Amino acid sequence: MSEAFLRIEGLQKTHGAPNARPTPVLAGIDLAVARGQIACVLGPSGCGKSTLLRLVAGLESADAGAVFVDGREVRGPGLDRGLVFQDHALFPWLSVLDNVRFAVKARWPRWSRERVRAHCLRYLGLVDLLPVLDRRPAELSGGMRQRVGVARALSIEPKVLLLDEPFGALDPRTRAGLQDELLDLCATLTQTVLVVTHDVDEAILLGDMILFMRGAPVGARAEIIPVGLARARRAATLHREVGYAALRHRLLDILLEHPAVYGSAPESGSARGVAASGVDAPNQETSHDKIGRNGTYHRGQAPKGPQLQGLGGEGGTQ
Ligand SMILES: Nc1ncnc2c1ncn2[C@@H]1O[C@H](COP(=O)(O)OP(=O)(O)OP(=O)(O)O)[C@@H](O)[C@H]1O
Repeated sequence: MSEAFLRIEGLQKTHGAPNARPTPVLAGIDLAVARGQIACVLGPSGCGKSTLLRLVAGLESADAGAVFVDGREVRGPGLDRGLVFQDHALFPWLSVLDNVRFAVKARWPRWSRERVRAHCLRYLGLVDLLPVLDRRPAELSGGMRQRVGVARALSIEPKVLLLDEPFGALDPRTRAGLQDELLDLCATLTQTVLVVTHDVDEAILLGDMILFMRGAPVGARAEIIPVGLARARRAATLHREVGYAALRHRLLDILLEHPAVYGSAPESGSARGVAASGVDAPNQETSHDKIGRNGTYHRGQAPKGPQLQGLGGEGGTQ
């Protein structure tokens, strides 16, 4: 792999209010992502995926360890990282164009009106939103709102794009379309990306690598699993990729061994209490596949339905 563009070194974090018992969450996370690569963060509910993303975003500080973007240590929020979070952060009173314009003006305050507009149109065009420039978020479908969020995050030309369960609330067809669009955009822009997801298929589809966080026992190290499938994959044909089923089984097996950290343990032979793919499981074991433990195949519950959005704040890596 070429030199890491996003580097996470020994990241540790314990949550805790003054009068509450401390909650150790991250106990030494390491990750190296090259420029243009996509890393997905997967793991049972409560294992610390969003905490990791917030640390990379600079929205929280670590107890130990460090995050580097393009060689500079992250010390706070910055416009070198574009955020697309679960909850909507579009300004409801602004049009599609103005939501993106707001970000571009913050990023390049000296740009002329014309230059800002042209830049916004470029990114809104990349996500096919030119026909709805004047609409407000309430007048858009969920998928369109998420496209605005992606366009807004990308419009500031971040070094790293951070997505927290970006497509979880969408129907499978819209979700698949947006996943493919994201893959195309990242390839076009050589965009480095960190994606938190509950969805095994999404992790395999998008990721060059998967950071699997076990969550329990506390202090267990995260595992980095290379995806290793052909890069030009698409959501609709992922299940036909050689090696897909074996990797999916492996990930589901690990997930099923690691229940939600603060949820109930899974019952024997059941997927209850674990995060797993919300996409229908395929039934396509091939000669390449390894069947899961006991020869069984488990299907997880659909992930909770998040939404998306967000934009990096002021500041920067230092
Ligand atoms: N600000 C906070 N203060 C105290 N505890 C927190 C805080 N933020 C998160 N936690 C706890 O840290 C643990 C990890 O939370 P986090 O949201 O990072 O997990 P997650 O893997 O993203 O979960 P999910 O998949 O359910 O979204 C949880 O037990 C959570 O309750």
